[in-house]
Amino acid sequence: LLATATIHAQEFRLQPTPQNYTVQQDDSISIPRQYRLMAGNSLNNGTALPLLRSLMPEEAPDAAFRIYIGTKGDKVVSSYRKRIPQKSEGYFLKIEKDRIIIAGADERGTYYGVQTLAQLLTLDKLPLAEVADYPDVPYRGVVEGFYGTPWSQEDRIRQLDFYGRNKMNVYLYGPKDDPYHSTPHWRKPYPAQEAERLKQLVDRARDNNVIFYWAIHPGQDIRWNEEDRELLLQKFESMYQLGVRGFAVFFDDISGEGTKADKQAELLNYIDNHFVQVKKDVAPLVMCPTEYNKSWTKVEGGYLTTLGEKLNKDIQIMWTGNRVIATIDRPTLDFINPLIKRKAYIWWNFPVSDYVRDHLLMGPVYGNGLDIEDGMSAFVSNPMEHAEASKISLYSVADYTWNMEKFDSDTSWRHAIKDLMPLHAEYLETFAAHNSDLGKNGHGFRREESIRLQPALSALLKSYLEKGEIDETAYNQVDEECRKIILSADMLLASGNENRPLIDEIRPWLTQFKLVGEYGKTVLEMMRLPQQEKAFLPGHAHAQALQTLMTDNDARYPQGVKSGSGQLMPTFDALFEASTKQYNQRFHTALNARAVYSPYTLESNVQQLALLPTQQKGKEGSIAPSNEVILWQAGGSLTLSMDRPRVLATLRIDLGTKEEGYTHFRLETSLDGKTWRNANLQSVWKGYTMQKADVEGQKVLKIRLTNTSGSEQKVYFKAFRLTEQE
Ligand SMILES: CCCCCN1[C@H](CO)[C@@H](O)[C@@H](O)[C@@H]1CC(=O)NC
Repeated sequence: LLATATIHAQEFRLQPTPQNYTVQQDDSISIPRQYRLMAGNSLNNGTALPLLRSLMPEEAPDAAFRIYIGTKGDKVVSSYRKRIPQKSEGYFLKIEKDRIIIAGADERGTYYGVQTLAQLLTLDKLPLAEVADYPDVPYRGVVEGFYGTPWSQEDRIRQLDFYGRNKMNVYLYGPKDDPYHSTPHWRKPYPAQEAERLKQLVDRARDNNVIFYWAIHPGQDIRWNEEDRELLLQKFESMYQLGVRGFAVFFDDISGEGTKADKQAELLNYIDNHFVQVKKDVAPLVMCPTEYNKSWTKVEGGYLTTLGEKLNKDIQIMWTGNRVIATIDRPTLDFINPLIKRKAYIWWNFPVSDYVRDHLLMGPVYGNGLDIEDGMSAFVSNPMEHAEASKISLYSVADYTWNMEKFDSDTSWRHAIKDLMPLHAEYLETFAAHNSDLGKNGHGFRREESIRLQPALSALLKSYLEKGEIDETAYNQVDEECRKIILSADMLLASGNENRPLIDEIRPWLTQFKLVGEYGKTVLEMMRLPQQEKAFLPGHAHAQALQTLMTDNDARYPQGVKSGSGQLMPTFDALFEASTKQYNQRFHTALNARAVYSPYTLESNVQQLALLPTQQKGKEGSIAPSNEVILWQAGGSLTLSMDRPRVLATLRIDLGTKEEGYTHFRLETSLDGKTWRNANLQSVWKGYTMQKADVEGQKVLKIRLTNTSGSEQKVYFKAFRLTEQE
């Protein structure tokens, strides 16, 4: 334990990085066992004092050591008034030989001063430190806004404690798949049990000085009338009764009537004037526009300018950047802020992975501008459905938004990992380094992966492919990393209670990660043996067995489980194929030389569909769904091609539209890619949007879906699934 404490002291950093932090290097004090508390009255119903008491339990009126804690204006800290930063949520913290002073610009600032003290108390001696600190971005935190399994109650409790420790002050509750947040039950109050759980969360948020925003997502079926307006306000009132003091209205990912800017503005101003302003203790209203990113905006259409002109000035408008998934820079803000006539409330779609659910996004937070803190009113992250795993990114988002200039992506990432699993940090770092890229996806958003190993991987592959030689240095580096991968996977799987919730979330990916390490080792051995007629075979067979194990994913993860997909797997697959081809040429054999095999390829001139990956599992084939509204241009088509003619059993398509929507499309099949025949669609269930095609028993080489309506169609791409006959 002493060793760990020493390492901790050496690598210690305050999180998030303070604006000003000085330490008297040559001096420190032992942590006082008792102290006399001098507290300002302003803190009585706040959460700074309870936190302080939880950290330093021994209050004694006659103790020599004193703690002065208060907010600007409190007498107990009046002599430090000038030291308090004149910034919202700012604080001054000073540790002297016989006292500690914590003076906040406001209650939350004082609370943050105590959070900083909490971190200093993890050292075995208290440094004589002075901190004058405040946040760059006013609102910092998380929007639980993803598709998929909403976080559990325990997930959220742990998240809120994490936000308190990391000085995040916003949590927006908006899980797309909560039926009481969105269609169909947004008009109804929560059932008693759910209401009670939400109340618990609101209370926990308060303990952590986090503003709990409850968001409503009414746009898919809202009617612009008095009845729905009143129902919405009643729902907000019921949430207010639960203790909610922050409200949001999301109009994202909808189509139809609900997308009208002037109607949205009218409703939001009404809510602002008749609810938010009336209540007086409610945070400024937040709204998410339908056009929430530049690629979906038609400026001349006037949607954003209408909101900018009509919305009350204190209503915040969210923005995801130049695309749905994008990093935020100065040009991004220079585009949006003038249009909406206020600073954008950034909704950052990272590390959300609901469109690449087979991947974990464990890499560093990078790519956002470091000079843009004055251009945004907020920066909130939309995370993964894996709450604990998202904390690597969220730790860095907290760091980035608190002190933007001093943000260092890699340092923050390494400390985020240490914060999550201090005793297994090196293993978690190995895992995280190789599980950061998203793979091909509809948004074209990618991340770096296996950064440190990339030179060795490409050197090894290049020399082998071009000269059939082995670059020994690179070989040894890759071999050593495979050993670390296998070790890390086992150490994390066996890490017991250090962070069980995290391991429970990522277990399928850890198992997959170990297979990737073993596959790498096996392929490296194969590289040495393509001239050995006998010795090559067991390795080749083992590699194929590992390939099978890596694709036969856990049934609970129908979307699959990918690990090391950015750099490791493409390299290992290429080395597998090259060594097997070498062997086949040498011994005139026909060993299988294809590592990853998919019989289906997708082509499309509909930009948002072109990049969607295809999947095959046994007799099932599919095109990955997309969460977004697809702008399907007139005449645009999508073609799924087989590697050879195959006999179909079923084909199901779901464009998120009812029957009449499908009349705009034509579905055809072809056996030669030249002559096509129509396949008509019919509803699978009355009133639902899933359709089935009558292709039973048809032998096809290609399937094509075309927008024949003569005009652009807005649809969802929710399913495109086929099964082949046995
Ligand atoms: C891709 C378009 C629809 C979804 C876009 N993003 C996320 C990424 O998938 C998803 O979590 C969804 O909630 C969110 C919508 C959004 O970005 N609103 C501002």
